[in-house]
Amino acid sequence: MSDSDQYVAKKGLEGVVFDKTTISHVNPAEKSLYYRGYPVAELAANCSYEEVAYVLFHGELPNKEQLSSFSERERAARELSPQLLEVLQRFPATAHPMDAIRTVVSYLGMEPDFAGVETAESALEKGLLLLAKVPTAIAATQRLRRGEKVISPRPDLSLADNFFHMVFGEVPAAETVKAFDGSLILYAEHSFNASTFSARVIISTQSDLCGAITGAIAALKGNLHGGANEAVMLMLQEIGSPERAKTWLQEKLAAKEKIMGFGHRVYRYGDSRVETMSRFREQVAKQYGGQKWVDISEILQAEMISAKKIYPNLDFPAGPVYYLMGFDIDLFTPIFAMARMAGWVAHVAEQLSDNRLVRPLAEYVGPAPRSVPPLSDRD
Ligand SMILES: CC(=O)SCCNC(=O)CCNC(=O)[C@H](O)C(C)(C)COP(=O)(O)OP(=O)(O)OC[C@H]1O[C@@H](n2cnc3c(N)ncnc32)[C@H](O)[C@@H]1OP(=O)(O)O
Ligand SMILES: O=C([O-])CC(=O)C(=O)O
Repeated sequence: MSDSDQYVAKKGLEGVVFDKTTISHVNPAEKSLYYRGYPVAELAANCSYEEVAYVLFHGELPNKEQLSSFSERERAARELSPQLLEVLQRFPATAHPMDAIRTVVSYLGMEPDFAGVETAESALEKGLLLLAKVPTAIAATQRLRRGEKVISPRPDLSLADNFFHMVFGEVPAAETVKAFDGSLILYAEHSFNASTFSARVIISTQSDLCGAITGAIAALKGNLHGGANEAVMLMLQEIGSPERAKTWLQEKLAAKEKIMGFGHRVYRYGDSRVETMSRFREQVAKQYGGQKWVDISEILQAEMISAKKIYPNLDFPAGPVYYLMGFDIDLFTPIFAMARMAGWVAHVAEQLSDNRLVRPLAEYVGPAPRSVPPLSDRD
């Protein structure tokens, strides 16, 4: 028996422990999630996204001075270079914003601020620049596609306030911004999910931060991962009314279709973040008159659990939250990406701090060895 006969494939790497991490702990049995030991619901209730990005980057929550220096650096880096702004304006009008920001991050990798060999330290330095610049690029894509002028960032505003300012030209009520900021915290990190794993694989070859994040954005885009928050809203719109929800779902399940925003590779009995995000959904539904979306969502959720024992994931309540706040549907996954930037950067730095090339094996199931026939002998 040869070595390779012992290789048995684990489809989707299900159940495979790829490495150690100190960044976050997903505990499906307890239905809990901790960033650096802190329960995520507590972070969402008590901290700003900037504080959470800091703890993900550095391992400890910042004190006042540390937070103000971190925020100052983030606020000072929000502007895009005139060259990048020009490139962004030339993207096809039909481009999906996820493709646009994937290209923006790839472009940033060629700018002087991102040059040089990557180390854990340089990844955190440059990661702060990405945290600052990517929201600016996302906001610009919505405005350009709406035929509006791009709005420059304001350094006197928090990251969440400034995002609303850049997308809409105004900052909404404090409770709306708090819900948005909380949603960014819930989205900020989730262990070795597909996009984070992609970033770690890329950086493990001694590539660079922007390359790793470009790959992560590409992985996040798919409907089985981050793309689901957009798919959820399109599904709710297709259903249209609470009266149709149950029949719609039964038909889809009978046709063996996947229902977007439900199921999870790790959480089998519910996603730890859904309760907090559902509270944001109820809050913004009251503020903006969107009770219909809550009603449809609740019917789908109850039916999915009773018919299939499959629970909603974070993308399920997130879709209507962003919709009610006024964001275009194709901005939802880019918002997930700007939030996840903190986690991705922390993972790139962690991988670099104790790197080993990621290179799994394959179970070969192709033809047995054979000789190459001359072209004239082939059918
Ligand atoms: C923030 C995030 O990225 S969370 C994930 C967001 N993605 C989605 O919401 C997309 C919809 N969900 C899914 O496609 C899946 O649940 C995944 C990809 C997230 C996880 O999938 P896996 O761990 O591979 O589970 P798998 O696809 O094997 O499903 C197991 C069973 O549950 C069923 N199932 C899982 N999710 C769903 C769903 N959303 N709708 C209907 N059935 C489902 C499968 O059909 C399968 O049934 P079967 O055993 O009868 O064939
Ligand atoms: O962990 C996963 O597989 C997907 C997920 O919920 C996330 O990335 O937030």
